[in-house]
Amino acid sequence: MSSNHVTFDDHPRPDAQPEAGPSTFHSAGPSIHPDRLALNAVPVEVKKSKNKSEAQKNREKKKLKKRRKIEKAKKASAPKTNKKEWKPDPVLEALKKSTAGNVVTNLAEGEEEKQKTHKDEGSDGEGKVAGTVNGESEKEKRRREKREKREKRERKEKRKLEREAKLSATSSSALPETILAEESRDGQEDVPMEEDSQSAQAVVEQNDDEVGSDAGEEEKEEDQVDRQASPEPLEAFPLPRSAPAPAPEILAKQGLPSGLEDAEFIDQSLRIGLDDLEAPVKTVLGDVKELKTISERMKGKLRDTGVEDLFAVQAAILPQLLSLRLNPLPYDRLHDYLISAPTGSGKTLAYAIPIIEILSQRITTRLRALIVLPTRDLVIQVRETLEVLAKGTGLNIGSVTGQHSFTQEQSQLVADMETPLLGGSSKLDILIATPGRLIDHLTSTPNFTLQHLRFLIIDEADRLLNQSFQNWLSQVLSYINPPDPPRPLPEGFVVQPWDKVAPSWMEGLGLIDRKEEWNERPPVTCQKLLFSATLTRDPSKVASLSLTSPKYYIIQSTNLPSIPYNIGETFSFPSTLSEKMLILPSALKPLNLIHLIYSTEFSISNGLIFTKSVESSQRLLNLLQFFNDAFISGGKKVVVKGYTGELKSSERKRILSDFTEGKINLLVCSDLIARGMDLPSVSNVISYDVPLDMRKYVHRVGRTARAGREGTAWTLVEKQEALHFKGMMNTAGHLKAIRKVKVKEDDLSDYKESYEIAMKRLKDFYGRDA
Ligand SMILES: Nc1ncnc2c1ncn2[C@@H]1O[C@H](COP(=O)(O)OP(=O)(O)OP(=O)(O)O)[C@@H](O)[C@H]1O
Repeated sequence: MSSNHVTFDDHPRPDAQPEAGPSTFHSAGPSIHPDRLALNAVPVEVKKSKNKSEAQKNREKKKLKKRRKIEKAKKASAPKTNKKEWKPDPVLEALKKSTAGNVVTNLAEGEEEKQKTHKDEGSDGEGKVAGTVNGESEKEKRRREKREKREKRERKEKRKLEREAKLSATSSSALPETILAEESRDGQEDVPMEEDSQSAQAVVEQNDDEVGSDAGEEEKEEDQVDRQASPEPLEAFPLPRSAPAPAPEILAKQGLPSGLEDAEFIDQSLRIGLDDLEAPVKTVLGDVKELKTISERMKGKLRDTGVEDLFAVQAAILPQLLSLRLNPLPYDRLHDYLISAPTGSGKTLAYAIPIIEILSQRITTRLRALIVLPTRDLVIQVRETLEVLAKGTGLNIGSVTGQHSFTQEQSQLVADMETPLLGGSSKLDILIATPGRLIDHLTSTPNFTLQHLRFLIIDEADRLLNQSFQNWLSQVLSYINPPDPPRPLPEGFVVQPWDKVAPSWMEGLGLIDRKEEWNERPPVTCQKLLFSATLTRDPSKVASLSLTSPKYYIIQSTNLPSIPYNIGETFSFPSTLSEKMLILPSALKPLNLIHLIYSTEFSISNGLIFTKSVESSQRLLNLLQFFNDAFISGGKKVVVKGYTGELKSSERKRILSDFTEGKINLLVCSDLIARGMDLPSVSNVISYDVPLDMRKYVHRVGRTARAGREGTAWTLVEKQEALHFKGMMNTAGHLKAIRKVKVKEDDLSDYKESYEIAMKRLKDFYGRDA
């Protein structure tokens, strides 16, 4: 800033001796940078002149005190404005004088500048200068100047007070502008209130000549007092920023169970024939007692649905799960499992097959398996799969999602809601639920209990763990394994409905009397299975699951450049997926999409088009439909429909079935169906709006290339988004997998006329805001 700069003589004295000592302030000469000089000068500020007499100092102090008193009284009576008054920097002022006149300056007393010219006119040793100018002694001259400056300042103060008195009578809203107007009339520049200190400094510089340097010290002190009294300016409102992610290594190590650090990697291309799978059942000593296989009944069901071989995720997990007992023995080592496998790799069957195989041995119906999924559509989809596989086993499968009334769901869940039953009353063996509705039933449906749960499956686990859903996970865990009740029970202790039926509470409540030592509370035998294509290993989230000896399996392609052993999150992609991106100007995005759909080169069909929101989906759908109507010359008609959460579930069902049958070519959708939805006919996925994070990308592109089929994912990246998108892909080690596609502007010319018609219709449709 220029206020830190010092004007030096153009022609420095040849005999000037530069002194770079940090605490001295003699004429430094031009060889030292002025900024540096100013810095060096600062400590000198507090130094007193050795040459000054005590009496003189006292006199000056008294004067100073008196003047401050007057100033303070004025200030106290005057309302404050936001305008900052200029305060000269005494150091720099002194520096200017010092270098210009080549004098030694004492800064401690601004008004007591001592000048010592190189002619050396002499000093009386008490700060009196012997030389005279035009018959007026130097001292008299300084006094006169001082007086004039003081009078000038006082006049200015008076004017200011008058102005402010005038202003206080006007409305408060007009205050700042009026002050600024007045002050600019006064020879100062306007300083908008929101402007930062740099603008204020600019004003300071402009007024450099107005106030003499002799007043600098005292004004500086007053300014400091003023600044202390006035409130601190408010900080700017912070913009939202995501917290910096911890280093993957730290993330992976922080309290992560060792089983999760040493994940087992399974090659995505692994296949095992249905007849070849053997699950070893071990004795307490670890010897293999027997080899379990998939039952003939199950094999038949699987073959009926087109399953001949088991996919990698199934081949990895089934030997672990099939060997489990319905009622584990005390020495059975029960593990929890975390499975990260690509989209469409068959995770549903990886848990559906063993659950049905194990639970079909049960005699009485009790709720033994709970599957939690994030959306209603996924619950329906998984229920359909389970029902097909469980046919003929007598297992009862139900779901709660809020699609039906609460009482309807209650009657499906429990047989008896009237009698308080210690063991609860379940009509179901397997329940599939969304977390919110599940918690509703746990808290409000009598005799609905999780105490017999053998398997808790959390599908799309990262999504469910990321969203608290009324803190659903800790609630569910507490219902599986309620804490011991306080003993003895305090008076007036309220027993919750679930307390009445949970075995761990029975003793505390005096409902059972444990006389024998061996008659221990039955151990909780619920095993947790977590599945996702983007599974988190964030220690804090993993900790919330209270996992028991967890095992971690990652199913991925061995062709990947590097296997991310230690990253907090793994992203797996189907090996049959090819990925492409178009980097384009925003204005050409719709035309490029149209080109992808209508050109003979690409001719994209059987596709899902993802946008960033429901509104964007609707807008794009309208545009495509208007374009389709206008584009007659091509003769190609494309059936495009919308598929968003706004639609009724019956309507969504109808649209999906039309899409599967090929009656609809393209679905424009929000991210609602990006997760988990299994539509075998999807061969293209277009991200019209770039996904904001890697997870969204993985789940979007994962709607194609499922179950070993080929599929292509297209991402339209606006030029200004390219850096972010590529960075995101690069961080995930996935950028190289995406091929860049270029569309020449000439190729778009065929569509321009129809596009303009469509845009006009769109504008008419939305009004002028379109
Ligand atoms: N072994 C198999 N052989 C043939 N098809 C299979 C096999 N396993 C699963 N599938 C089929 O693969 C498709 C995808 O399976 P699924 O929905 O379980 O995938 P997913 O891994 O859960 O995917 P997402 O992560 O997207 O939810 C389904 O249509 C399913 O029927």
